[in-house]
Amino acid sequence: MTETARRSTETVAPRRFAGDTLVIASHNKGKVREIAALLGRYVANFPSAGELGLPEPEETEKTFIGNAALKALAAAKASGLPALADDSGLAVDALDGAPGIYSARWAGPEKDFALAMEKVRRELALAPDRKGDRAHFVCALALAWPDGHVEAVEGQAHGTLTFPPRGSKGFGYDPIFIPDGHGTTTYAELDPDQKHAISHRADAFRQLVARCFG
Ligand SMILES: O=P(O)(O)OP(=O)(O)OP(=O)(O)OC[C@H]1O[C@@H](n2cnc3c(O)ncnc32)[C@H](O)[C@@H]1O
Ligand SMILES: [Mg+2]
Repeated sequence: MTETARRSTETVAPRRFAGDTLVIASHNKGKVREIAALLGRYVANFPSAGELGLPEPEETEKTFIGNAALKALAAAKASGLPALADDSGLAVDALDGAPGIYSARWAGPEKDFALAMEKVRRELALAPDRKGDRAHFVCALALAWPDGHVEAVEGQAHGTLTFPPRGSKGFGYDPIFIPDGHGTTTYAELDPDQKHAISHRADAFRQLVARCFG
């Protein structure tokens, strides 16, 4: 049997996290806040990449998982500690999944999400046919160790878009996203605990915890 064939037929057990310190490999304060809340039950210390002064790597991959792995590996290698990265974004059906992995880049160098949300509204108005206002958030989480091992999962949350933006509790694109099953309430109008019960990030966390924690 060739090496490739052998690898594809073997079931490799996931590596579990052991230890008390896990670096949160993100420079986005909104994400760091949510990850800390979701992780608090499993890990004692979770310094963020920003707090540790780690560089922000360029996101050169073409998938959420690829970019999450790239960020987690960069932080794990730079810190010598296991690191958790999140690559996420908003995928709009009528825009063929845009802004997707470019969600942060649509906000420009000033990270202006009023601008990014207006761009979504404009592009949606220009979209061919009326393909509707369906969208979903994606969150890929990658847990990497300094030796190069990576465990990765991907979560989603589906809903519709609304304009103008409403609410001030979340971050990023939260004010234009209405999650399914919550009437007309946007992500940014939900309390953090309510968002954590249903979000794409919480969905990814449930999978990661089952694989690597507890
Ligand atoms: O790469 P890091 O340092 O983690 O921070 P970032 O802001 O650049 O993060 P991403 O590259 O993953 O880009 C994802 C963008 O999608 C947006 N986004 C992700 N999750 C979101 C959520 O739960 N609510 C609203 N917007 C979200 C958010 O504004 C991010 O800027
Ligand atoms: Mg980023």
